[in-house]
Amino acid sequence: MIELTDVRKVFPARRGAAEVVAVDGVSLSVADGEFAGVVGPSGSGKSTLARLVNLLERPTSGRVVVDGQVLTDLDDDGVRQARRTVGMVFQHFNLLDSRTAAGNVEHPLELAGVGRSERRRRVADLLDLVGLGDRHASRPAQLSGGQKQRVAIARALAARPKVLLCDEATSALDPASTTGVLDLLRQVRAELGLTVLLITHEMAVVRAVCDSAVLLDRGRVVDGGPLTEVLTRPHSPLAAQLLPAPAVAGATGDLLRITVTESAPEGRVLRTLAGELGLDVEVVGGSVETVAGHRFGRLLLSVTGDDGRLDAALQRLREGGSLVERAVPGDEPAPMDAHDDPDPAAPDGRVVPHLLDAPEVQR
Ligand SMILES: Nc1ncnc2c1ncn2[C@@H]1O[C@H](COP(=O)(O)OP(=O)(O)OP(=O)(O)O)[C@@H](O)[C@H]1O
Repeated sequence: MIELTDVRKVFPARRGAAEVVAVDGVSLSVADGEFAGVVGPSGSGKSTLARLVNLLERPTSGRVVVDGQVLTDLDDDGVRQARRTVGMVFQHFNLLDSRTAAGNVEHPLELAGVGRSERRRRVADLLDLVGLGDRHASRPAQLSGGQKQRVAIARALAARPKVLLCDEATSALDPASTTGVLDLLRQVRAELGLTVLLITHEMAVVRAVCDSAVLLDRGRVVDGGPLTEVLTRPHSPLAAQLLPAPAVAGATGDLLRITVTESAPEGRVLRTLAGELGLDVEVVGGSVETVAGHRFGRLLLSVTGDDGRLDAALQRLREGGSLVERAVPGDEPAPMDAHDDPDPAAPDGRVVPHLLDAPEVQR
């Protein structure tokens, strides 16, 4: 279990640059065994948040509880001990080049004072678990990116943590290795009962493995929850990132944006519009995906019929449990990393992305 309460991290002013409020009053709760994602644009505070969970960074204020232990109440020695309950996996693996795969996995066990024969046994089990039972003697330079990340995951699991933090763990990998590493993370979560907090800018990763997610913007949580709830929440900025609405530009006719769910599938929507109401319907764009084990989608439909029939259609679909709205050009939220205008208020010309400036999510 991870519980953050009103956590703030302010990096002090340095060399003429103003102080940076990297995390600004975040409260967050991740249950035992949950796979939670943290998403947000570059600079929104995701990595800092991960480092606050295992106190690699001490919060400026607020409370951090992991596995029932209040980490923010501990002194530095206590934190070093408690950090063993939290494994961490990084984007660039951070393996020791001079050591073999087995030597890398063994390293944290040596530091923890585990005896030699016990170390050897655990290393063998861990390398088997991550599918590298035949690569004990390989050095990082002899391994692919996906294999290096498997070694890093085995190393993170060596001290038998309760919580695994993954900071962009698949961002340096090709699609096939990404799928393999995500499958492995899901497998170890299930087999070891881990709680996983996964920092990523890749929505496909969240869709593939997470039960829940929060969206950070400028150090604050602006949206979040179980994905099955988020995706059916009207005007959710996180849902807009997870399943972007199809673009309206160039489409003609009256446009409807439909959120497809298992209880309101696209087949029923189309039957209602075309079959029951006799409207001309064309699918302009969209996609249907499996998210958190459930089927969700966003479709943009062009519907032709007089205004009265369109209003009747909207009402009928809503009565049937569909999330549906009229779509107009320009109402799609910007994709997450598309902000490239430097913020005029940023003291050092940094790019500060403003998700909330997207029209659909203006509050
Ligand atoms: N050690 C530090 N000292 C000063 N400022 C920092 C430090 N670490 C992070 N920051 C600043 O805190 C803000 C949040 O950074 P952070 O790396 O947590 O964001 P992020 O969402 O992980 O970004 P990215 O996706 O680009 O990795 C940024 O403005 C960053 O410049």
